[in-house]
Amino acid sequence: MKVFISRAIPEIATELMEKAGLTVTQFPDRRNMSRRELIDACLQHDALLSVGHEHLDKEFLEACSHLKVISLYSVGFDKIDVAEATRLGIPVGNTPGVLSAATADTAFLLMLAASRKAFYQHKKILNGQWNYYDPTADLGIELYGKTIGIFGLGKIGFEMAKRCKGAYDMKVIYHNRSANPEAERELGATWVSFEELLSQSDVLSVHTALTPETKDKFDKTAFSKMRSNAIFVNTARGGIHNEAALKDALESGTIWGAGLDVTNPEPMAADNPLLQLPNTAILPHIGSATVEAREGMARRAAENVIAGLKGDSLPYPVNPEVKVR
Ligand SMILES: NC(=O)C1=CN([C@@H]2O[C@H](COP(=O)(O)OP(=O)(O)OC[C@H]3O[C@@H](n4cnc5c(N)ncnc54)[C@H](O)[C@@H]3O)[C@@H](O)[C@H]2O)C=CC1
Ligand SMILES: O=C(O)C(=O)CO
Repeated sequence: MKVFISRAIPEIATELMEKAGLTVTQFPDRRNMSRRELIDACLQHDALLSVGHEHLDKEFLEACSHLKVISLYSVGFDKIDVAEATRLGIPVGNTPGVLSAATADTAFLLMLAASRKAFYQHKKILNGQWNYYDPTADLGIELYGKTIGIFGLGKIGFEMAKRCKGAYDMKVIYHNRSANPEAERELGATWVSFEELLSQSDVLSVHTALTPETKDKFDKTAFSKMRSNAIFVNTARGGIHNEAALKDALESGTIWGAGLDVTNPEPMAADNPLLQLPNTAILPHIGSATVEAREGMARRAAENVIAGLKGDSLPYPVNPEVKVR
């Protein structure tokens, strides 16, 4: 059986799949494949291990409905039309858990960087504007003992809350579709309504999936209900906040700062005005970019392919209701 990997990932994935008797082809370039290139490659393979930002939409899935498994090299599955894959009987897998710590570290880093205007200060050094002692210039704010609000307390949200509680003794509140007893027990976290999350958080960190329900959830109205000292952090997906509304909220002082690992669109244009604001810290979607996380993801993605092509249930399924063919 033949597997196609759409961009280079850690070697361990190929090693595991070849050990399982599969023939593996990897797209040699680092660029995203075009739609045509991807379909043509998939038509010659039994499984796709999808790495780039290709949109696996209805048109793609119908053209490649022969695939026995689609294994995503990510936790997020917003780039694939899961309902359509399910309708066509294609099992889809993802890579949960192994990147939770790395992504939470990124959220924590962005929170701190925004609180101290760190990226802005760094830019000033590069521009020859070293800040000689001025007791009132570009002050940051402190976070110890403040309130962290988590929107979407799943695996990554839990890790972020754990860091905030452990390092800064922050009070943890969260809004989720259902209560998280483990976080309540271990972190003293309290479930609050979305409105309460907005009005009570000193730092509000987003960790839900991007879905029709969460798209543009942080819009002008939401930002207007947040505290003027609040820092907004998003390491989940750029589509969950409305960029124009965020820019207005930062420029008008409606909120204090923002840390983003994700933007909409990606890549963010180099001349995007958000990059110039003193109170933003922006990274190019590096949440899971550690040696450890990327290797764990490669293993999980390979395990999904191997199971699917053997006719077993995927160990990390996105649509477990689909019977493996
Ligand atoms: N920046 C990066 O590199 C990375 C970003 N991500 C993003 O982080 C997201 C979360 O990942 P995990 O924590 O592993 O997922 P998870 O499934 O463990 O947690 C998501 C949580 O959000 C909750 N949720 C979903 N919809 C909601 C809604 N409408 N309102 C309130 N809560 C809602 C779920 O109940 C769940 O508890 C992924 O979907 C992905 O988009 C994931 C990994 C790396
Ligand atoms: O896993 C994901 O969803 C990412 O965004 C990158 O690892």
